[in-house]
Order: sequence, then C-alpha cells, then structure tokens
Amino acid sequence: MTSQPDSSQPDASTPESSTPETSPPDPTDTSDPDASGPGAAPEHFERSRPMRRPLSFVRRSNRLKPSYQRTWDAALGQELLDIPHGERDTSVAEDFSIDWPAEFGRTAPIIVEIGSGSGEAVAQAAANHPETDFLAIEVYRPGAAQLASRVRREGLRNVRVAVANAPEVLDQLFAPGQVSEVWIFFPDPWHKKKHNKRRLIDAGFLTKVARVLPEGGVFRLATDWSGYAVQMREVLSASEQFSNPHAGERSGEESPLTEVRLYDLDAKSMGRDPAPLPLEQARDDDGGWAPRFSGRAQTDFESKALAVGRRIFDLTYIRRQDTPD
Ligand SMILES: C[S@@+](CC[C@H](N)C(=O)[O-])C[C@H]1O[C@@H](n2cnc3c(N)ncnc32)[C@H](O)[C@@H]1O
Repeated sequence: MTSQPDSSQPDASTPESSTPETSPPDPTDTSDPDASGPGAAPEHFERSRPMRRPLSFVRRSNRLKPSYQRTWDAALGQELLDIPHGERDTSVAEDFSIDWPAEFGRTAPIIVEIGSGSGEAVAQAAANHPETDFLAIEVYRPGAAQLASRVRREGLRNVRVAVANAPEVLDQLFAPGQVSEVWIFFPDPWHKKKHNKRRLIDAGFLTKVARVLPEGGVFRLATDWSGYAVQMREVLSASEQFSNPHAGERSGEESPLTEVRLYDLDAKSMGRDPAPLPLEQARDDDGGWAPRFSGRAQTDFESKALAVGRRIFDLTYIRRQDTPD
C-alpha cells in the first residue's frame, strides 16, 4: 500500500459524532477485538469459508428501542428479509436462498448497497428509481430498523433489507451476474494498522463482488479516509475483473489525495497538528478517482466528514468480461 500521512486517528464519519441509537459499532473503539485471547478470536472470523478472514464489523449496542422493535416485528418477512442464520446471528444458513423475482414480484435490475447504515442513500435512490429493485445489507440492527421504518412510511415497494454479513449474502443469495450494481459508501475504515485486515475491500472480497456482477456491471465506492481510498484503488487496479472508466482522471494537483497529503487534512480534521508533505511527495500522479456519483445521497456520515474538512473519494469500476483460461 502507498504510504501516506493518515491512519491513526478516528474518522469523522464514525459514530462518535452520531446518536447512539442509530450508530453502527465504532471501529475506532479502543478495545481490541483481536486481543481477547485465543478463545475469543474465532467469533470474529468467518469459519465456514475456505479462507478464514476477520469480520469487518464488531456489533455492540445492537438493542432496538421499542419503536424500532415494533417496526422490526411488523417488517420481518416483508421489507426485512427473514434470513435463517448459521453459526453467528449475522451469517446466512447454508441451505437458504432467495428467488429475487418472486421476492420483488417482478424481474428488474437489482442494486445492492453494502453497509447501508440507517439507509439514507438506498432509500433516496429507491424513491428516485422505482424501476429498480434495491437490497440494503447491514449488520447493525438499529440501522436496519430505521431503514425498514422509512421504507414502510414512504411506501417503497422496491427495497429489501438483509441483516447479515455482506460477503455471505453475496455468496449465498445471488447467482452469478444477478446484480446490476454494488454500492459501498463509507465502509468502516479500520484505521489502526493492526485492524487494517478487517477492512471489507480487499482482493478476496472483490472476487465476490465480481461474481454477482454481469459484464458491464458497476461497482461504486466512496470513502472519506484517504488510506482506505488508496487501498481500494490498489486492489481494484490490480484486479483483472474490473476496469476504471476514470483511469488517470483527477490526478496531480486535481487529486483529492494530493490535497489531503499536502495539508495533512486527515490530521487537521481530527484536531491534531498537521504534518504536511512537500508537493513532490504529496503529489498523486495516478488519480483515477471518479466524479461524485450523482445518485449518492449525502448521508450524515458524509456531512460530518465534510464539516471537519475531510475530502471525499469516489471510485467507480466496471466489471470486465471474463477472460477464458
Ligand atoms: C461507517 S458506516 C457507513 C454507513 C452508510 N453507508 C453511510 O454512508 O451513512 C459502515 C456500515 O457498514 C456496516 N458493515 C460493516 N461491515 C459489514 C458487513 N460485513 N456486512 C454488512 N454491513 C457491514 C456497519 O455496520 C456500518 O453501519
């Protein structure tokens, strides 16, 4: 990974600045999910996959307030998918599947948003695009309940919510090429070096996304964490399954990464003393950042990040045709 001045302080988009009831777990929590001894570690791993990898989330304070519990009970089996779980309450039972045309009552393009939080982006997109079906995947129950509540209130018939671990949902609930777009906006940054391995976007995860997208399918990402943006760009550029329609764009002085490094905006946004780099070291000559996706609603996370001076990185990649072996 390209080294850069980032990564030891919390991100403005973390729940520290959100209301506790609607906040997802805090990846910047000082307690170390990997340091609780050999007996505890397996709870944080996907055991059923061939390669065990750490989970990208730790669920805390997952209780529902009474109004969300009522929404939950009413929506379960309708907007809120009733997914039988396996070994963890976020896994997907191995023999479970969903017939999506039957679920939505029609055959339409499906967009999947992973880590939808309280669902601001997916709800707005679904309202604007009634011709498309949307699946929001979120492990944080209060966030899922908040989205289910909005979906019911607004009468959106084209949204379903899956409370489950996203890699397992992709693997088990979709056939190859069944999803037209996958969106991941502001995934948990896991900024401490020892926690970087929990980041959702890595080479293994990309193959799961690539499998569910057809040729020409779109993978959209956004983050306010420059170190994670660089990691996303690196793994996606290295993948033979994706191409970047914005390759080379927003480079040099137009790159948000140059700006972040030049003024050490990550540190500034966290109230730390900045350690700016000289232009020749700060300059991001690769670029490849996408323009802001016009269909991406500005969530509370993004607003808070912008308010403290962070830069937003959008990335858009296209699923390539599979090359014959
Ligand atoms: C920083 S929040 C961003 C929420 C939302 N996208 C937004 O912009 O407001 C990241 C979300 O991803 C969820 N998440 C993390 N790992 C996940 C996984 N493996 N499967 C489903 N959701 C996950 C977290 O619970 C959290 O709500």
